[in-house]
Formats: sequence, C-alpha cells, structure tokens
Amino acid sequence: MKSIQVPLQQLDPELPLPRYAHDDDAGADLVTAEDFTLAPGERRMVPTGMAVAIPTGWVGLVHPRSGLAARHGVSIVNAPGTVDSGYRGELKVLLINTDPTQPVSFTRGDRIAQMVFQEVARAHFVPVDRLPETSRGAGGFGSSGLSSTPDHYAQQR
Ligand SMILES: O=c1ccn([C@H]2C[C@H](O)[C@@H](COP(=O)(O)OP(=O)(O)OP(=O)(O)O)O2)c(=O)[nH]1
Ligand SMILES: [Mg+2]
Repeated sequence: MKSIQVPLQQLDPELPLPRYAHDDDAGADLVTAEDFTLAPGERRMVPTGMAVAIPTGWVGLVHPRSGLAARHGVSIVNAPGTVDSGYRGELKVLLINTDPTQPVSFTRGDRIAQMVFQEVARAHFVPVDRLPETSRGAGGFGSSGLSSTPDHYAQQR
C-alpha cells in the first residue's frame, strides 16, 4: 500500500488522531469534537477538531461508516465529501439522520466518518466536435436494466 505523510493540526488537542481500525483498512476514522443529537431527518455540520495539509496530487474523501448507516440510518449528505489538498480549515462532516422516527445521539470523541486518501489526476479539457464512439453511447440512468440476464450482456457471452 502507498503511504503518504499528512501534516495534522490538532485544533482540539484532547481528541485522538484519526486511526485505521485495522491494518488493511482504506479509511481512517474521524471523530466528532462535539456532543450532539440528530433528530429524524436532521443534518448537521460536525467539527472534527483538526485541520490537515493533504499532499498536492491527493484528495481526502469523507465517507460514511456503514455501521452507523445500517444501525441508525446516519449518512453523509455530500458523500463522499471532498477535501482539497489546499484546504487548511477545520475538517467537517455533514452528517444526516435519514431515520424517519428515531433521533440519534453522539458523544465527543465518537467515530462518525472515515477519510480515504486517493491520488487525483488533473484534467485538461479539450473541446471537440465529435466524441469517440462506444457501446454505451448516451445510454445511462438505468439503460442496462435491473435483471442479471439482460440483453445488454448478450455480446459478452
Ligand atoms: O465533507 C467535507 C467536504 C468539504 N470540506 C472542506 C474541504 C474542502 O476542500 C472544502 C470545499 O469543499 P467542496 O469543494 O466540496 O465545497 P464547495 O461547496 O464546492 O465549496 P468551495 O466553493 O469552497 O469549493 O470544504 C470538509 O471539510 N468536509
Ligand atoms: Mg469546491
């Protein structure tokens, strides 16, 4: 696995650093700096008490935790959140409680999200009159259907 150094400023020094729960995990867990409760349907910008300097050419993606999603319906509004390498402000997590009836409470230090680091490419956009042809063409938004044996697969069999 590639490894990068990420300078981290602890705006709230008593909180733990982000950690990988297991050696091969893709995401390092982020914690909340605050106690809060999300009412059903409520969203909130949650501070993490830290700022980072992600290396140029990389991005930090703020992903939901599946356990919170499965148990409480808690997700991230803008999933995955994009943390630009030039961003020096406090990392925040835009949580939402999608449960229609149950509130959910968090305590300072609880792990609320996970950050995945990825390399990014810079696109240079080149205006053209025609795009190269493909089998998909302009089909999208469900064009290949739901069934596991659609005609769509016929040519590959
Ligand atoms: O989940 C997130 C998403 C973003 N950010 C911070 C870092 C990121 O670099 C900055 C801007 O995010 P984004 O580009 O997604 O927001 P925008 O609405 O496009 O704002 P801007 O105009 O500042 O780019 O906000 C977070 O702390 N958490
Ligand atoms: Mg932006």
